[in-house]
Amino acid sequence: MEERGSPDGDPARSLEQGPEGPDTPIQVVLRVRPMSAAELRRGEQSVLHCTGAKTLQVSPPGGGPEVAFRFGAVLDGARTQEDVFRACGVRRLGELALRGFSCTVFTFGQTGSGKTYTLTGPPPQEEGVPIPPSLAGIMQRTFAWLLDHVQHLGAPVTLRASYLEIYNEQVRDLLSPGSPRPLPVRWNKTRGFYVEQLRVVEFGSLGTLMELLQMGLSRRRSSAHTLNQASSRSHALLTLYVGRQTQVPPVDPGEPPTGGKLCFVDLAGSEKVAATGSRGELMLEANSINRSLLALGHCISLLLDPRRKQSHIPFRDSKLTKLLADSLGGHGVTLMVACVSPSAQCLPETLSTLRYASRAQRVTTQPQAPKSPMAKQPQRLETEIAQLREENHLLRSQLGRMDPKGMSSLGVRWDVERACAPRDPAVAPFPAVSGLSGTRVAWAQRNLYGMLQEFMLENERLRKEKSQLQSSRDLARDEQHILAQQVHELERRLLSACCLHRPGLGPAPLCPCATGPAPSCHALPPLCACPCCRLCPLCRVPPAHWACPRRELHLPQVFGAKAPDGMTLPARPPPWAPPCSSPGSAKCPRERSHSDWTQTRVLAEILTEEEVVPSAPPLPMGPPRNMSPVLRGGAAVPNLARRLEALRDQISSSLRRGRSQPPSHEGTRSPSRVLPPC
Ligand SMILES: Nc1ncnc2c1ncn2[C@@H]1O[C@H](COP(=O)(O)OP(=O)(O)OP(=O)(O)O)[C@@H](O)[C@H]1O
Repeated sequence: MEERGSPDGDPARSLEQGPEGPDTPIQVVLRVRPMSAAELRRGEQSVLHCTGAKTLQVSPPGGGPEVAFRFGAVLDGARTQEDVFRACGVRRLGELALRGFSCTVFTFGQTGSGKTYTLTGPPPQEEGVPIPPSLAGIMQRTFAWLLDHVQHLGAPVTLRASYLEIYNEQVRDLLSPGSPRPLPVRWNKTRGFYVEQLRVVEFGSLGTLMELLQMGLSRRRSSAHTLNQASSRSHALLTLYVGRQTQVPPVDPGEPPTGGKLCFVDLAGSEKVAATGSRGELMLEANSINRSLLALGHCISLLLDPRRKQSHIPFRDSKLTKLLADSLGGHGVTLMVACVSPSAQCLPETLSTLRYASRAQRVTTQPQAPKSPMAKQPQRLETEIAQLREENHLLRSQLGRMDPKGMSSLGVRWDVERACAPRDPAVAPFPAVSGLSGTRVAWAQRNLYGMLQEFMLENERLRKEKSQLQSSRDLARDEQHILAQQVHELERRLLSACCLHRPGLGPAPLCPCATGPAPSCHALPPLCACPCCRLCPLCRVPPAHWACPRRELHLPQVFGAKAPDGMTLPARPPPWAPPCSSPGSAKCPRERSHSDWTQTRVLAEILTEEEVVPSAPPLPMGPPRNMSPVLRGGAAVPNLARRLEALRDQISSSLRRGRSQPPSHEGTRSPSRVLPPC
């Protein structure tokens, strides 16, 4: 007799010992259901014989070769629900979940083989009528045990539950109100595969949990076919999340809830469409079920091949394999209950289930409890302390360079004393990391985090202010530019008017328009179409450029060798000189500066013998620190506007004076003829 074997050992006992090695095989329990009334009516023969606590013998009808299978436990049709619960060692799984392990119990087998019965008992006879306690399945029994156990633990435990089904390759929440809608399955490094937006309900009593179970069972898709009057058409996963509360706050708000979980998976049964007589929707459902079970079988086959274990396992092939990935090939502890029918009619599917289960029990996982926040704390604190120490060092060196008055004027309100306080060895926050006491760690966290938060807020505020200042500055620059152009024009006219009518300056040279055409190299824009206006307003000759080699001669032509009041006039282009086409070249007039504007003012005052309202200088490079952006931007513009107004007044008065004075020389044109009409 051929025997397909399993690793020796009672599943209950091996689970009692706990997952201790790096590789823990999936535990498999085989349950053979009794012959159903219909099978007995049809006179079908039983082909399965339990020959021991762990062995099953298959005797094909017609005298074919017998095959024996060995599993962690083999339970015949006479075993009660309580027997099955005990043999499966599910209590041990509950304890492991409380220790932080991720545990899974899943039932597997042909349609009508008793999977749902094993997990949740028979379907209720009537709506709202509970099943007798003796028929309660593994799930109800585990719930009762867990809630009782938790009460006696003496430490607070948070219990939550979710319940979903995979129907036609769509994940649907069985606990969310309203009609079920498909939910996405996502993956991330910390959580692995998970269902997004799945409702997780906290519960505190067995009654509430039972209600959740009933709610899910009633919403789960089921239909009748030839082999089962209440056949589940979806895979259902009920997960209990068991969290032990600790005093340590969560490390990261985005982190998944710590603690263990216990997941019950009731797989839909594989079925031969010809045998079940499924048509239409039933057939579509059957195809989807078979496809996902095939993907599961494929993953199991790959997982138990030692050469391929490290290679790619196609868990992504179906929603079912995604959600069982951790239970099959990850860090979970897994129990599989394979269910079979003893009938000879079901033998091909039974053999298929037995082979499947036989393979599954050779798959190993590497159970690992997630590190509790308590366990993570020392390592996390050490890293944080090292970072804080570095930051503190940096902050201290910055503090040393900073002027406290300057800091307070900037609105930085953090406490320098507090920052420096740790220098006191009694409360030194940064001794050797390993020697940190809880108080010191708390001090470091409270103070340095507070300071850093203040810095971040301050930075944010300064960033905003900077952006306001920049836009305000740009606005002011634009307005200043426009006004400055107007001011330049008026200044030019003012100077022209004044130099032509200032007594004692000698005769202005004859306008070249009387002698010949003005050279085209004159730098100033014409005031009007008259060629006279293309002349330099100071020297009345057509200079090529304010940067031309003859420019030194221009002012002496007006003022003599020295300017009035002994003022030396530098030979540099005036503020209105046109920009150079090649900046940086030797001939290029430098950028207009504040002193240029002052010079203009002095020049105008010399010429007009009146006080000239200062022209708006260029904005200083660094804005005054204590001035708000609005004020700063607004101050330059009214200044220029005032300046413009003053120049207009001066020009008018100058013109009036010019008209009232007789020309000092014959041949000099009257100003009214020289100056363009404004
Ligand atoms: N051990 C058992 N003792 C008595 N009746 C059982 C047992 N196992 C199953 N049954 C009965 O067999 C029928 C089919 O069982 P069940 O619905 O659990 O099968 P299933 O494997 O879940 O089927 P499907 O995959 O189609 O959902 C039910 O009427 C159930 O009550």
